[in-house]
Amino acid sequence: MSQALPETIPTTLFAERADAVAAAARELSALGWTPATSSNFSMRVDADHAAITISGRDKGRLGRDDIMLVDMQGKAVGTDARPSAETELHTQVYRRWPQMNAVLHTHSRTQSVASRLFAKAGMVRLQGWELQKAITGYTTHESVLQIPVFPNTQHMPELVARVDAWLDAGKPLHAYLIDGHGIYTWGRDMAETRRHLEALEFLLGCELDLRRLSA
Ligand SMILES: CSCCC(=O)C(=O)COP(=O)(O)O
Ligand SMILES: [Zn+2]
Repeated sequence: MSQALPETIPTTLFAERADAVAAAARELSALGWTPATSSNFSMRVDADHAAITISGRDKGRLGRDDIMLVDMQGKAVGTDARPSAETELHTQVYRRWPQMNAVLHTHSRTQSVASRLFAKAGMVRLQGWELQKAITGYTTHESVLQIPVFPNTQHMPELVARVDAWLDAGKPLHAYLIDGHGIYTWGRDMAETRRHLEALEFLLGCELDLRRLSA
């Protein structure tokens, strides 16, 4: 492994996080949610560092050596490898919420189509679905779960600013779509983050089906 670690991070800790990130990537890839090297995945390592996928790798074939360390500004630490092109979106989550420890970003067909369909409205409004309760803090199907759709850009600071603006307006945020691109979601651990991602994939699929059936 060409990853050098700061003295404060035990090798076993980084290896554990890297293995968890790589395993999640392989499993989500097996579902067909990471086509053509797309998607990126990370876990917090400590207050100042995260383990994230190296840019451009086939997410269905990741191992420990495909994961690298970054600081909370998204800069590589202890390696010449290039972190995900979207690293700033991950470190934003870790900076804003100290209790969040995993971030998943995928490009499933359902997520991609939904992002285009709802881009004009600027959000997907979910209500009436029992599976909303899979999102932490939601206890009834009657509540409204808003998933914003932000315009796509290759300039990450622009997306970071849109997320900040949404949060600074006091709106709850558990996930967001990027138009024509995919979804980001996060959680306190990998299991919670996986649950959020699976629930959102299911709910977006239901919304798309409803529109197809009522067309
Ligand atoms: C070929 S996918 C385009 C980039 C992208 O959206 C993505 O999720 C993967 O980028 P990364 O740099 O993390 O491999
Ligand atoms: Zn992406």
